[in-house]
Amino acid sequence: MNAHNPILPGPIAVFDLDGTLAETAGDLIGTLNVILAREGQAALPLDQARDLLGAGARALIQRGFAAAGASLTPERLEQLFQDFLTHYGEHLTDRSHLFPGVVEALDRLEAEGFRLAVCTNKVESHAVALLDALGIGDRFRTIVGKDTFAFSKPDPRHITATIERAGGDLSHAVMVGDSKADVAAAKAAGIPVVGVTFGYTPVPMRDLEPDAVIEHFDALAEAVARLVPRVVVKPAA
Ligand SMILES: O=C(O)COP(=O)(O)O
Ligand SMILES: [Mg+2]
Repeated sequence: MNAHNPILPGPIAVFDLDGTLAETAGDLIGTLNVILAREGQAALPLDQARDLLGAGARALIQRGFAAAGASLTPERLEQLFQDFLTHYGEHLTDRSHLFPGVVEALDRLEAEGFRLAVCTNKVESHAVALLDALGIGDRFRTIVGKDTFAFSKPDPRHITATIERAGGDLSHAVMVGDSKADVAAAKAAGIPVVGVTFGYTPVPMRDLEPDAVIEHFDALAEAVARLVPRVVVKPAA
């Protein structure tokens, strides 16, 4: 039963996607390597390249070319970005899967009255298609991508606009993410943030100083309960 005040919208949990809900590095870096190969560059090893993720596909291509020591004009970057989107859109779930415990953690939060939303730096259409293919797309009130608004993480408005679109309340919200962009955006939005340790970040998650750190989704509901204030319903006088 929902223990929250039915007059208020109830609490909301906003999730990052890549490296938080799903292990997607294999398909993202696989696509990057296809693009690099077309440009005559050697493939980047997955364990080295996964930390290039977090700021979206355009940034991934820029970072990938920099890591390969290759130059890239702004015009070429835009062409390769379109090529990336086409290829990646056809390989969303070749090697991608949900992290262990995601479905159970979403079940638990929903049972406690939480609305769920996604705020990702993937393009919106890919985020929706990926979450649908992974079987959890319909769990979210809204799925917001990098191209949904004119701003994106680490800009705090990406998170606040997601909460607004989901009909949530900023004072009863929590962000769950794996990267510096997630922690920075949540802090700037004034929302507590749970950092996961199994995603993509060149800096250890604990060093980014989120409000809580989890190593497995089993620990999410308790971390969230400590961070999001309960709405106390005063009995009628
Ligand atoms: O894939 C990326 O670079 C970013 O995606 P995320 O915001 O869901 O982590
Ligand atoms: Mg991420």
